[in-house]
Amino acid sequence: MTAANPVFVALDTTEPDSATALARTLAGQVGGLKIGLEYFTANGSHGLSAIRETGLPLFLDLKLHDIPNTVAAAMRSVARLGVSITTLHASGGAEMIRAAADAGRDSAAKQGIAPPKVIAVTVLTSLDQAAAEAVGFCGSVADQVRRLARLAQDNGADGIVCSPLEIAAVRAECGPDFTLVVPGIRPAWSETGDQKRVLTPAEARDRGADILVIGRPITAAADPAIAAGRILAELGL
Ligand SMILES: O=c1ccn([C@@H]2O[C@H](COP(=O)(O)O)[C@@H](O)[C@H]2O)c(=O)[nH]1
Repeated sequence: MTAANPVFVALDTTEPDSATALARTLAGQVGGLKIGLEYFTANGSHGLSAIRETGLPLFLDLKLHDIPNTVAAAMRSVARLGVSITTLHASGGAEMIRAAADAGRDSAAKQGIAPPKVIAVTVLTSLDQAAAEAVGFCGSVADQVRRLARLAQDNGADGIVCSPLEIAAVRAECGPDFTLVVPGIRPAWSETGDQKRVLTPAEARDRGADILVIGRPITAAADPAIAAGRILAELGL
């Protein structure tokens, strides 16, 4: 699954007015909008209304991680919001992933709406090898990502989040139909910031990413529309 326009912009702000203004400015350029913890904890589901008016697919990136019963209950509520994509942490384990995926589909079916794609975060793109080992991950980051991707796929997730550096390993493990959502995207002209495992938009797309999650290179630019335009030009879009 590769979207015609794979760029989802991360609207990482607490301010509804800023998020809505950015969403409107970029609506003709990007393929979707990502709302994360920063925005959702400040504004709740009410904060989605104005952003939804752009008509773009919404990606609600809550990275759920708790016991299966709790995550399944949260996923039921997320599925009622009508978002296209949502996330949980693969390291929550097989039972948690399965419970959440089943709950999301069941809840959406009861509403008569499409379920969100359930996407499992593997190893955060802000972790390098040393930081991954410090939290107890074994072997190379690529091996850990591949292991968690297998666990996610075997337990009903629709795809995973990985960095651009692990795309080939996950494709080999999970095949062409598993959705790969890829942050850690940095154009050559942008700052890396806290991201550790990065490639450019074109490199990530060419390696097989389905969705490119891009935040600050666009949103922190002096002119976000110009920055988005540069990225689209690099992607040949
Ligand atoms: O491993 C992960 C999982 C999620 N993210 C999210 O993606 C964006 C990236 O924003 P940038 O400003 O382009 O760094 C952000 O919302 C993260 O929460 C991630 O970076 N890595």
